[in-house]
Amino acid sequence: MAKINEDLLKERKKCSFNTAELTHLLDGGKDKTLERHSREHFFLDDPELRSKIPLEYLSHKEKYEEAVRKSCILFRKVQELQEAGKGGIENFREILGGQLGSAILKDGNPLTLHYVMFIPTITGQGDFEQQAEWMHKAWTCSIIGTYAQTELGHGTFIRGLETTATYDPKTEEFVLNSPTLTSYKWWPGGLGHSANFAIVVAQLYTQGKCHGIHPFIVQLRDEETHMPMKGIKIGEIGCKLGMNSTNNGYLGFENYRIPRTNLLMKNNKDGTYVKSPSSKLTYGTMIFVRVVLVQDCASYMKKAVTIATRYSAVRHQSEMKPNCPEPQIIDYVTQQYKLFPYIAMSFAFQYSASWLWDIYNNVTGELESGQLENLPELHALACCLKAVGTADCAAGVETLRLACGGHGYMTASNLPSTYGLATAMCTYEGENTVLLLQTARYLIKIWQNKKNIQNLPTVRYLDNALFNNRSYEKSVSWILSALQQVAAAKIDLANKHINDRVRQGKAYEDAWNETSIELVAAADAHCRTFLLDIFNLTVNNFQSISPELKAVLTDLLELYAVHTAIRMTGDLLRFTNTIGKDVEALQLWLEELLAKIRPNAIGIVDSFDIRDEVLGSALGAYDGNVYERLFAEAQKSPLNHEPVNKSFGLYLKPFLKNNL
Ligand SMILES: CC(C)(COP(=O)(O)OP(=O)(O)OC[C@H]1O[C@@H](n2cnc3c(N)ncnc32)[C@H](O)[C@@H]1OP(=O)(O)O)[C@@H](O)C(=O)NCCC(=O)NCCSC(=O)CCCC(=O)O
Ligand SMILES: Cc1cc2nc3c(=O)[nH]c(=O)nc-3n(C[C@H](O)[C@H](O)[C@H](O)COP(=O)(O)OP(=O)(O)OC[C@H]3O[C@@H](n4cnc5c(N)ncnc54)[C@H](O)[C@@H]3O)c2cc1C
Repeated sequence: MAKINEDLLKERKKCSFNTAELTHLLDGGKDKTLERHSREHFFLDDPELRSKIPLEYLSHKEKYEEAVRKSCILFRKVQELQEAGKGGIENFREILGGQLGSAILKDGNPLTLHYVMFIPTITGQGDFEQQAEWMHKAWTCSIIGTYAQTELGHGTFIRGLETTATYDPKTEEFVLNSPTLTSYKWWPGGLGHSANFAIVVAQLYTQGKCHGIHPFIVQLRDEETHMPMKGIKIGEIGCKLGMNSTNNGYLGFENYRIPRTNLLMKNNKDGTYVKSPSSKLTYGTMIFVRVVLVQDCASYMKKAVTIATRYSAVRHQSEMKPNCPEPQIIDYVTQQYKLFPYIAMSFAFQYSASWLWDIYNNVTGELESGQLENLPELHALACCLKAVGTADCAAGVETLRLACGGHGYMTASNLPSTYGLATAMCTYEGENTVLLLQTARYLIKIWQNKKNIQNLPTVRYLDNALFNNRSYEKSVSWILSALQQVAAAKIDLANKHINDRVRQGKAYEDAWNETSIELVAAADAHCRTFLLDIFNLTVNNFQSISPELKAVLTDLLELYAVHTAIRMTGDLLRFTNTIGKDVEALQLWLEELLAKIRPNAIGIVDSFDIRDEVLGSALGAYDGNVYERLFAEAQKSPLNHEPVNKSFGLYLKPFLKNNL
């Protein structure tokens, strides 16, 4: 093993707790850590899953081809795990899109949608016979599917989708058409040249009547030749900010016929079209993906903060005191402020993601038996956690990139492509503002009718939060109650403004739109109370952990709370008893916490236990040999493979001569 950087050695000696204990706690037990290690070994130590040339130096086409090569190996290995009974759907997400997936396919996986949306939609929306027909083919990957919902003209407003599926009773088929340019499907991952099947969301017409959007299973390409089926127009949408190997595609239909039985019918009765008990059940796959995205937020944040924190311990810059050696940049308090809140945030998102996953499983279990009461609360929670999680994650990754100075700008830091993955999450699976407005819609309803509120765990606090008169205390409990008061006050105010506008004669929808900046802010505040509440509950509930670890987790919890409070200073002053002196006290508390966390910072990110292959970064490797790695990465540039490039003879030389 390479020599470990001296600074990192010193940092690791300073750590006050046992890093393995924290690793096991984060994984959910030592056995889970070992399981993860063996999964990582299984994938990352397979030489076939490595690329010879860094992806950045490949052409768009080569990137895609390399991604398909790796995806197929990855899928084959996933199947091996499945056969050995070692993988549930949550592991697949991690393997395909989370830390492990993004280590192997840095710029996205063209086949991910098969496991992430195609299979879950068949499970969630297909009836018994349909599952029997399709699940085996899908699980064994005899077919590869994607999820084609978004069109050129509509992504958010899915009721406005234009693709039509018209029932032909004579042949018992649906005829699919794309009547306009804007009705072309646009965006689905893997649709361009990878998938041969798709879930297509289209407006269902029978007897001249439109019954709204429904999911259909559609064959796109010949299973043998992979040629597009007759009546299918298909291609890739082109280069993007990031995720350039995901092969996002477009798709148009021209009188394309599919059997009647390809309409997914779990929520309908055998063949005869009957409207489902809730039209929102067709939106189920979107909830599922939003839930898993919150886990991805925690993963990407952990990865970025590990890179930036290790680099900050190794990097020395400037003179803090005259004639003293240049300090590690991690000793600058402004640098700590860029790093440590994101360490704390990784925990906040991991704990909330895990709660959300449990709630999701409970509610989907209830849906199976026709119980729908808890769906709105789940939907509201999933929407705001997805929105706040992805927004904080993308902003966090960018802050952490900036915290690495010039070297953070190198693709070799792996921060730019991590940002590409993180910022995409702000848009896909529901654009963030739109999702916060969905949460706001639920909150306003609850605010207007609090009758049942005590049975709703995520909003129960709204019952009396408005009337909190607690004066400042240096405690998480005070911050939580202050945030709850802020959220309640914002909901109350937004509700009042909607009502005022309606009273002035405005239509409710216009009043809503005019109040929507406040509504988004209210949903955001509500989400932040949930994140802090769950972090607090989780840390308080840890029973059998060492006092040293408990102390570190408490520091992180407090930092998360104080950082959130300071970001919301204006709201605290406006809506709670907080006064200027309290804000000053919060600021001093923040600085105290940064100092407390400083000696453990490397220990905490080490506990995330992210392998170098997953970090994929010259700046973040465990050994801290930053400069050696940057130099080695530069040697991989194809420009460095010859001392003089041909452009010299072609352009530069004649140009230099002309200037003589
Ligand atoms: C914005 C809305 C919610 C609007 O829908 P709408 O029918 O017009 O709704 P509305 O009239 O405003 O009524 C809302 C009503 O519908 C409920 N609702 C909305 N969504 C859900 C849900 N998922 N589950 C359960 N309930 C849901 C709301 O709570 C409202 O209920 P209410 O009327 O208040 O009782 C919806 O169209 C939507 O979700 N748009 C976002 C589209 C989206 O997420 N697309 C994802 C495409 S796939 C993708 O991006 C894959 C990337 C994956 C990857 O690469 O990994
Ligand atoms: C990388 C990537 C992968 C994707 N993969 C898939 C896929 O596999 N399958 C698939 O079907 N789709 C996919 N999508 C599409 C994605 O789901 C949509 O882009 C997303 O839902 C947003 O919709 P939009 O593009 O129509 O944005 P728009 O809705 O046009 O948003 C533009 C702006 O309008 C605002 N806006 C829109 N409606 C409202 C409103 N009601 N109130 C207030 N403001 C509003 C938004 O806030 C935003 O600021 C993918 C997208 C990306 C970027």
